Amino acid sequence: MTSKYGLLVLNSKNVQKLKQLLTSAAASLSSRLYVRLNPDQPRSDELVSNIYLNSAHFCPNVDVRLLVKSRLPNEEYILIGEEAAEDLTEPAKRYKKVVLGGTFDRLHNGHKVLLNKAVELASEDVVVGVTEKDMILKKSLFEMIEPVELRINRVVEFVEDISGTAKCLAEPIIDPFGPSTRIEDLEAIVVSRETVKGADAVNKKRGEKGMSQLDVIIVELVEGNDEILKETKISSSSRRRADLGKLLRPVNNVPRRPGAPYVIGLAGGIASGKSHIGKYLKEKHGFEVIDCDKLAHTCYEPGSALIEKIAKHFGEDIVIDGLVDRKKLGAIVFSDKKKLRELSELVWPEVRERALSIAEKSTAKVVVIEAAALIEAGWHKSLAETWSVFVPAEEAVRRVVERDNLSEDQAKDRMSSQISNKERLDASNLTLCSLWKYEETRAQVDRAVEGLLKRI
Ligand SMILES: CC(C)(COP(=O)(O)OP(=O)(O)OC[C@H]1O[C@@H](n2cnc3c(N)ncnc32)[C@H](O)[C@@H]1O)[C@@H](O)C(=O)NCCC(=O)NCCS
Ligand SMILES: Nc1ncnc2c1ncn2[C@@H]1O[C@H](COP(=O)(O)OP(=O)(O)OP(=O)(O)O)[C@@H](O)[C@H]1O
Repeated sequence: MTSKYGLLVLNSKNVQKLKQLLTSAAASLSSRLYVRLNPDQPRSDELVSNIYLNSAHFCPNVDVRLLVKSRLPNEEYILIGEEAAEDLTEPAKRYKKVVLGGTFDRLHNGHKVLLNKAVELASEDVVVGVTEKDMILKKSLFEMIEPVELRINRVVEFVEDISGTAKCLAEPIIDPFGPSTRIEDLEAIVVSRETVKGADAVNKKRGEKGMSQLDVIIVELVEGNDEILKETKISSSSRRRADLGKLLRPVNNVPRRPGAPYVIGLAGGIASGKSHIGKYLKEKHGFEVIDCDKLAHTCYEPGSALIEKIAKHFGEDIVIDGLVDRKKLGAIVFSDKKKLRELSELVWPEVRERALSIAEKSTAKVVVIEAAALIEAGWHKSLAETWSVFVPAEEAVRRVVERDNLSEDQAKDRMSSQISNKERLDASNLTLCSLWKYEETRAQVDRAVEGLLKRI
């Protein structure tokens, strides 16, 4: 039987059995484990790191929180291990106000070590700057970073939950300084070994502004391992990567007649890997994949309703002997984004109708509608779910230059008529990234299919 919350009380004896206790927490808890140190077990930086590092290994799905306060958690909890909590006095704090900064995406155990340190030291305020906008654009898989409000709320909730008295004042930052060079009476800054230089920069700027110097408190990095991203510490990027191929937003509740296939969308910018993924879904998983790029060409057949609409909109001379003069039409739309949009608005409904009619007749269990502009066209709103594949813009440009023999500027121009990766991801239920080896792309797809087959 599992409970939501647990409490593990560590003393000088059972601390030796930490791994075993965390494994038992993983088996009996669905949400959160509070850890508290009894008076005979002194708190050291090494122990704090050890608790979080081992938590990442032995109970990775449990939100572990080392309490600094003397009070016990408010939630109803079960005891992990046999040790009961003894009375504690509130620990003495060295500073009133402590500052720290970070992105804090998918708050992980490395972040928690840092936040725990700040709470351990501050009696009044833990001031936190949380990066946004330009500050996050260079991070790997930045498009998947959670919204800043969510990251702020999570940090505040964590800090205030483990802290007895200190308040958490968190705000978005768009430079590496934020409140650290604005609030006069801060006393210390908490950083990790990798961000010490940032703390030095803060002190330099405070010095220039005539403000007091902050004590720099350094915590060691909590190790982790991600061979694909070549990370040797627990990191948010690695957590974002682990989210590829997982359902990140609930699916739409689209009515389906019994026996009808489950229809999903596959969107992605130019050279993002859609065709490769579509082919794999068809060959390995037996899904029916409708390539809307190809389908769009069939809409230009002589006598089709679309040709009439195009002639009406772009002029009768666009149609010669019942056929669209593609060269002429191309010259009009590729030099004018507004005209391209107008053409798309004529073509998309036709393609959609044909795609849905093919899907309706399919005997496959799952039908995939593969379309670059699926989200621009708004189809994702009426499909059960939409998957998006992306690569960073620089990689897409590199691929287009290589594959289509275009100049960099031409490649960028093609991309500019499409929405950004971020916009596409935000409108999708599941994300894939084809930046690494083909096996990695396929592993993400396999993960996505496994989840899909469980929910349909
Ligand atoms: C510019 C800053 C804020 C950007 O943060 P960053 O994008 O690196 O945030 P991220 O969420 O990745 O990490 C947040 C903090 O946790 C630390 N951290 C990350 N992973 C781990 C880990 N595995 N173990 C221990 N600490 C970790 C980081 O080193 C960083 O100090 C930061 O790097 C920095 O320079 N900090 C020092 C100056 C500062 O705090 N400025 C803002 C004050 S409001
Ligand atoms: N790991 C990978 N997974 C998928 N594609 C990759 C990978 N690495 C490189 N590529 C390359 O990316 C390019 C684009 O792939 P693909 O043709 O599947 O994209 P697409 O989204 O269908 O493109 P477009 O919409 O422009 O036709 C191909 O040249 C492919 O070989």
